[in-house]
Amino acid sequence: MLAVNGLVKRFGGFTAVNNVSFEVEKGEILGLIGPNGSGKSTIFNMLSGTFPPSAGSIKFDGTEIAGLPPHKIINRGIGRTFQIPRPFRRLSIFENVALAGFYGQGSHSRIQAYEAAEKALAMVGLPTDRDASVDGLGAAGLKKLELAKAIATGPKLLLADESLGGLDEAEMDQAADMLRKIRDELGVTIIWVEHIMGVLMRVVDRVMVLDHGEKISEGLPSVVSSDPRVVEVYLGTDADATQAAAAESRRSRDP
Ligand SMILES: Nc1ncnc2c1ncn2[C@@H]1O[C@H](COP(=O)(O)OP(=O)(O)OP(=O)(O)O)[C@@H](O)[C@H]1O
Repeated sequence: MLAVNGLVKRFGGFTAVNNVSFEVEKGEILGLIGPNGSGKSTIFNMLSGTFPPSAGSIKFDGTEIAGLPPHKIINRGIGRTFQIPRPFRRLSIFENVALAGFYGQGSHSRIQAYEAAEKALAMVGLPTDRDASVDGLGAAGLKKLELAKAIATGPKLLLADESLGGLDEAEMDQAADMLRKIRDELGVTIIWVEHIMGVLMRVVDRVMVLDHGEKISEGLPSVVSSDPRVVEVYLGTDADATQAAAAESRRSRDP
């Protein structure tokens, strides 16, 4: 579904992403991890058209999309969530999601946007009435709103950027299960950038690890979490917890 080849992003003389290649299969959840500043968001920004790559190719369903503006990329079926939710506070929850649907589906049909909003809100478990206010939403609610907005754009591929920051443990598990539900019930392929690795390792099919803008490891969670390069640069003291989560993921897959 997605084939990324030799992706590079330079900011002046600094190379934030250096020759990264990877593929994502339809229906897969790929986890993208790496220390702060390793280039994860920069990759998302290039995939979603926020800025063009300095070099490299991004093929989505066989068509080159590198350098297209965000609205064209959304209309082709790549949706994203942002690390920091910034809803329109003067609009209701429903209106925020309908607006995303109106923009993302590219059809400019109010009816279609409303239908997309209703479906997306029901999916994430937020109220579907027209007037519910954004103001009452806590961290978990705002993350759900962010997801609903992305779903309402009708994505084939969802780029989920650090959806768990600010959540407690139960909320994190719920949010991770929700991503799996979005994949299972809507057939949406997902790339998930996340810092909280135990939860990520439980849900993803495959993991890719970045360090200093370069891909240093890729594969099944169980294999990647015991890759010495990964343990050295990233997991550190978190390694035991991550390996335990990967083992649990293995058990739940092969009972
Ligand atoms: N617009 C920009 N201009 C200059 N440098 C940038 C810009 N965006 C990102 N960078 C730099 O590129 C590097 C990669 O940043 P990026 O945000 O992609 O990392 P990340 O892995 O997403 O980090 P985090 O986990 O902290 O979100 C960092 O050193 C960052 O300072």
